[in-house]
Amino acid sequence: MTILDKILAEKEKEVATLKKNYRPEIKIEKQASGSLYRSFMESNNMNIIAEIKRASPSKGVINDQMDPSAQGKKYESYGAGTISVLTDTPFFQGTMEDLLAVRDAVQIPILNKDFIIDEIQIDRAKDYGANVILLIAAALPAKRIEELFYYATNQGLEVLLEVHNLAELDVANGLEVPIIGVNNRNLKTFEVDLGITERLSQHIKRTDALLISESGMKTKEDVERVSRAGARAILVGETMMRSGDLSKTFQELQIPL
Ligand SMILES: O=P(O)(O)OC[C@@H](O)[C@@H](O)c1c[nH]c2ccccc12
Repeated sequence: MTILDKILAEKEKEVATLKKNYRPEIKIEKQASGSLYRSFMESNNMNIIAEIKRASPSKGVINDQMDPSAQGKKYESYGAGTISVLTDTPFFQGTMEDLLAVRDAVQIPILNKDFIIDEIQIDRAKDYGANVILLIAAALPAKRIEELFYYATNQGLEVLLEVHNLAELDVANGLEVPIIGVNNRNLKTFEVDLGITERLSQHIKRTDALLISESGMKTKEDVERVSRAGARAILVGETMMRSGDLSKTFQELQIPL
């Protein structure tokens, strides 16, 4: 059983409970407006999605002292285009309350980072004020990805479809999704390789797709490398969460495009 299988098995249970108990008591008026796709396509600098990530199955605890609201405010003020909030609890120690705290603290779009397998998680993401959701091609059959993609889009949410290999990219190509995230980390082995962005970027069919390179970004050289492969955005978790000087980290990673 891979780690992804384990996460998905837990997620099934969580969703079963959610389906019984979820009442949309919280409904946030969306503070962020405008499209992530459009603003990232128009920007002249590398767009940064900075992540709130307390822990991960591959790294254990990364930073459990951080206050999501303060961290979110820093990300926004140093130039993040979007904030990703991990809300999976068993494996990443995140919560929907983290998302709510960040929503309250910032104006920019928020990506609800979780393992979405059911429409109810999309409803909840929207109720809590997320603007973008993640769908992971490795987690579901193509048909389910398609259904969830249209469900979210119809709710006015943008979708980041994450892929890691050619077969998964085929799903993205087939649906002609506008926002494609290439995860440099293999969710089954945790191996990180920026070459994944380089290799897959050549097979993206839609010429106006927004390519986001995810995971393993530490230095300016890393960003230059994925930029050369066509990425207009990077998703950065650990480097942000461990940074002692976020202003400097942003300056280094936000290279001109
Ligand atoms: O901490 P990193 O190496 O900068 O990675 C961030 C992000 O890409 C990673 O958290 C991630 C990418 N895809 C995911 C899917 C689920 C959970 C987490 C992820």
